[in-house]
Amino acid sequence: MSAISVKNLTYSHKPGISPSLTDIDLDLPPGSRTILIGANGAGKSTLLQILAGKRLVSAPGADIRVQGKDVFREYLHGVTFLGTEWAMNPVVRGDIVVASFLDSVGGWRYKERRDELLDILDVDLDWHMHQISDGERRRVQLVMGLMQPWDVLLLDEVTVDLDVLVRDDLLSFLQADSEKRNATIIYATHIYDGLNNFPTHIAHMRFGKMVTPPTSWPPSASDAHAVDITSKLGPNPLLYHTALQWLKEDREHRRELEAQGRKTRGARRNETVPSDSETFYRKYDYSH
Ligand SMILES: Nc1ncnc2c1ncn2[C@@H]1O[C@H](COP(=O)(O)OP(=O)(O)OP(=O)(O)O)[C@@H](O)[C@H]1O
Repeated sequence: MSAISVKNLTYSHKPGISPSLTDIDLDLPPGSRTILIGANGAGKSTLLQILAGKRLVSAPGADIRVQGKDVFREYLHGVTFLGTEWAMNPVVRGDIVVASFLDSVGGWRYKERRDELLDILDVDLDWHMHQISDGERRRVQLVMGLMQPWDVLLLDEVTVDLDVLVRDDLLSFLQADSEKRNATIIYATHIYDGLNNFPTHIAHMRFGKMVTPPTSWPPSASDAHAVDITSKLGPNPLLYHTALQWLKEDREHRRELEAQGRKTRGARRNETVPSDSETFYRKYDYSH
């Protein structure tokens, strides 16, 4: 059985707007660790939220299963989603001590993992949640979110405000945990440093499409998409260089679309600037 299986997924955040995900098909084996690579707005978070059952997909023909279960109709046991929105939640900014906070969310049930994570993430149990930095609050979130063993872990850019040492230790923990328990991870990130040995697969999203489906990492000669990577970057590419190559291809693709009439981004240097006194200041304001 696949750990994660997606068929025919097309999704719009609102009716009438263009889809954020189009024709996504995915099939990930248990124990795999996939890094999702894509520019801002490529659809990574939307996909992870759907896999976590946080967004309802109504498109006929779509079939989204995690651990064999339909994410919208069945209870997803053993699936953990950790995203960035948590840090905005007023509850985790209240005047509560970390030790009490972790107890209140059931930390005593998973003492061994909780204590291992407290060490790895270098968390002080006496911290007050309303008096700590964003990175410290993130570390508490990670202890809370990871202490219960998961079969599938969906991570949306949660290591962004960790210092590199803590991030490195955390990635080692996640990799060892996934290997030990044959647990599956999908991780969307823009930070590729230090990540080279982490994934078993990498995937590339562009404008809501999966342009390179999960592909073996390090690249394997038996995988056509991996061969495409090595033909461009040589036999042992770094993840960082692979991501850079894909993002450059994305930009080229976007420029081709813009040349064909797609709305452009960036500064509007070619616009006619009004020069009379009445409209002088408008040139500083793109909203006019
Ligand atoms: N709540 C929303 N309503 C309407 N459109 C949305 C909403 N959330 C995201 N989108 C659009 O969906 C597309 C995909 O967004 P998504 O957040 O999934 O991208 P992402 O790859 O995770 O980007 P990033 O790397 O910046 O986190 C974008 O075009 C975005 O503008």
